Amino acid sequence: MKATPSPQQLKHEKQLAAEAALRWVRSGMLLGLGSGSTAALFISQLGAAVRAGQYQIQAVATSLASEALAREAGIPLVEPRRGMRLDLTVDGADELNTELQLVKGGGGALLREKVLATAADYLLILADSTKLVPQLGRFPLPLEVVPFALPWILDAVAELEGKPVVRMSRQQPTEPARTDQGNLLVDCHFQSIPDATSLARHLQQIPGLVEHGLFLGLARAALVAQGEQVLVYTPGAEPQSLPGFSAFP
Ligand SMILES: O=C[C@H](O)[C@H](O)[C@H](O)COP(=O)(O)O
Repeated sequence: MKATPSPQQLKHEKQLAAEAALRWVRSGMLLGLGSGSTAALFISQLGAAVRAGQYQIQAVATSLASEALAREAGIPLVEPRRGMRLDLTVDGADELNTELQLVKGGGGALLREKVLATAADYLLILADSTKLVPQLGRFPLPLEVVPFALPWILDAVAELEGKPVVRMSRQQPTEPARTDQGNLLVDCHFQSIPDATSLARHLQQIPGLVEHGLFLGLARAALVAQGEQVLVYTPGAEPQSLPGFSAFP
């Protein structure tokens, strides 16, 4: 059995993936900035490169937390506007498979993440070696839900056989967690998701469910760090080592 990487090894892998992602960035790009610990490492490296004059870029962030990090890192931010297309969105994931189907939202930012993944011409995912799984579902699938609809959503998810758990706030454990939009989060324990497309279709039909954390057909590439190596996964293809990869945006 493969040994579980230590927290230091995981941080190192995230750092390697974040560093590698800079190869996708070009001056003049409008970028989407993801959320979570891996995306945060990318934001800080991108900020350093921007401050060093390496790139002139603008960005939109997928969460208030990432917006604050980007501002601190010196990355110029713009507001969403009509007709806006992003050249590249760089984000993390809670789970991914080799088809580049993703589970996202462990940090609660899935709604804005999906907006910026969809508004981007190229979604690049950064992951440490623990995120790549043969089948999605080990990580509970997050949902963002309108508070009024919560009881019915819990019933509907239970019918789909995904044990629903309302996420609680880390700061105030007796209160439910709130998203940047003021909505609630429900984590659905499916154990395994053999057909993500069908599950997504069912979830989309539940009223009051604002967004689910399945990201299907959105990622163009994923950088998965394993030890000292970074592999580039593209949907349905064999992984390539980074030095040989040439299909940048
Ligand atoms: O809502 C959070 C996002 O989907 C993150 O991208 C995801 O949880 C991965 O986060 P991390 O890089 O901290 O593992």
